[in-house]
Amino acid sequence: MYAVQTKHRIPINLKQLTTLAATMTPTFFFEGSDGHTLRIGLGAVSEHVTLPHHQAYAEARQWLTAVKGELPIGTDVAIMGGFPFESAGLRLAEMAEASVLFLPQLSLLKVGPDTFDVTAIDTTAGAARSRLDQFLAAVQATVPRVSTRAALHQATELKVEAFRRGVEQTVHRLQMQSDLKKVVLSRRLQATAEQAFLPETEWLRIRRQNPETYHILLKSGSTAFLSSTPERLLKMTGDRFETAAVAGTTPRGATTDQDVMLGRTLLRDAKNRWEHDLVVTTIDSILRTAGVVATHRSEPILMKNRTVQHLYTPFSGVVGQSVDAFAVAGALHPTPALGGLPTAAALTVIAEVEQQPRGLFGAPIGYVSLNGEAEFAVGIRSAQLRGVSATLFAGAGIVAESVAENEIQETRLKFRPMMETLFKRSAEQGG
Ligand SMILES: C=C(O[C@H]1C=CC=C(C(=O)O)[C@@H]1O)C(=O)O
Repeated sequence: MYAVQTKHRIPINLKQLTTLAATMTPTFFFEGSDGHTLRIGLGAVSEHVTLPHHQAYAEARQWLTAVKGELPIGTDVAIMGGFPFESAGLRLAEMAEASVLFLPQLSLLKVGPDTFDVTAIDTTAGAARSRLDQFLAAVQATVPRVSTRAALHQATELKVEAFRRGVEQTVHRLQMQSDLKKVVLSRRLQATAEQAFLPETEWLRIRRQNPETYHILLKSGSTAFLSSTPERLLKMTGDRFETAAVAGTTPRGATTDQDVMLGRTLLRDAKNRWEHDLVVTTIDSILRTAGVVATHRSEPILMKNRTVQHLYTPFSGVVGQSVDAFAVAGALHPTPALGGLPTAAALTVIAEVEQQPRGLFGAPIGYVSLNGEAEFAVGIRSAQLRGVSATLFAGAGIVAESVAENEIQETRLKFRPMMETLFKRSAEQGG
């Protein structure tokens, strides 16, 4: 059995906290786009590797049940982390990085502006109390790191021509195979900094730079996955359920008028509407099968991010007590915003074209609390950080009408916010 100690409504400075967290692993930072939800986990009491197979979600549920059995009844903490994008057809040795869920030694739940309920878990009540007290004293004593963006050493968009060929071949298949409707293909950008990244500091920066998105960091060992995703996979609070279709993209305009014009054109564009509607109808049918009663608007609206705007259809509804967040996440992932349609056929094309597992890119990342609250986002607009190296990911939905050059431009725009977070602008690099 574990023992648990909580202190309520503790003011904590996030700069001090992130500086201290840089010395700990694993760490997890998850902030919702509403600005209210912020959960942080530091250190692991128990860790579960999420494997790339179909039982991954059922295994995670079993692990959570076992964890719950080791905690005093009524403990309100969450397990946190991610699942790999792939759920089949991958040997463990092929995984880029192991994906993990963990029960944190220290859990922080935001309850007000810079104010948290802080919970420590350890083997005895005395150990949990001293873990909590020592941590709070250490945060107070921490001198916040002065954060400067790294200078860019070099950046290369990887295999651009292979991506172009992949899109062209996929368009051909989509035109010839009437059962294949959509495939989401992705590519990578490899960048190196003049100094090693501090993932927690980068997390602070994505918050400042992209307030309208999620802000997520999952650091495990020497690698960290950072995501400023606009895409929710699911949120369950009490009996309330939310998800969203985010698919169909155009750039932001240079002026307000141009921005509005581009948005209006996107809303009317047949190719993007088709791309989007496939996601909406698929989510709708998965939710029905999973026993979630959810409704959505009949027409998409616009979601505006830093460099792109998307077609966006939020879903909301209710879930019964018996509906399990892992089961719904596993059923929804990958939606045709990240996989394609039909899912299995699209995943086969993705594996053939991309030739490399996606790992946490496009994967479910989030938390499930012991009292049943849960939230998973989709790990896009993201980068894997290791030392001085950053691998950025960007994908785009391919349908029969897609043009390869446009998809290259769209993915380039999707890299940009993360590049601007991680690196000084060239003008700033001067000296
Ligand atoms: C796969 C990505 O975006 C997805 C989410 C929104 C719009 C998309 C699109 O328009 O293609 C993609 O489906 C990504 O940003 O890497």
